[in-house]
Amino acid sequence: MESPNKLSTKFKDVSLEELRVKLAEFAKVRNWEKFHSPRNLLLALVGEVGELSEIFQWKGEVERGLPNWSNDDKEHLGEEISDVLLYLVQLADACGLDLGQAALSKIVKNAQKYPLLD
Ligand SMILES: Nc1ccn([C@H]2C[C@H](O)[C@@H](COP(=O)(O)OP(=O)(O)OP(=O)(O)O)O2)c(=O)n1
Repeated sequence: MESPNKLSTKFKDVSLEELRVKLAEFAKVRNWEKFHSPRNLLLALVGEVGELSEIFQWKGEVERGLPNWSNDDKEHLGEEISDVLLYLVQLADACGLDLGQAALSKIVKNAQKYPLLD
């Protein structure tokens, strides 16, 4: 099926559960679980959203697909966007929430709220 945004971007098929397990192990072996309270993870997440925002700050509007960005800039973007995802996964885990299920349920709810008009 054609991507709705006409770009050919594809995601590697990594599950949220795989990320959750890897991150839980990463924190466990470093004895960092005591720092990973929901509040601390939320603050860390917001900090990373700030770092992600900085990449776009002052650039003006940018084209979808970022055709004019250097590989270095795209690599930096990949790192910061990943930091946001990784803290989000850890936050959901620390809250005892199934993030994948919650996101799928929310997409269904969104479709009901915003039905197709023809
Ligand atoms: N207590 C911690 C510290 C880090 N990380 C992980 C999640 C993020 O993916 C990444 C964040 O690491 P840094 O705080 O070093 O942030 P940056 O990678 O953005 O580095 P910098 O802020 O120097 O650009 O490491 C984590 O899970 N728990």
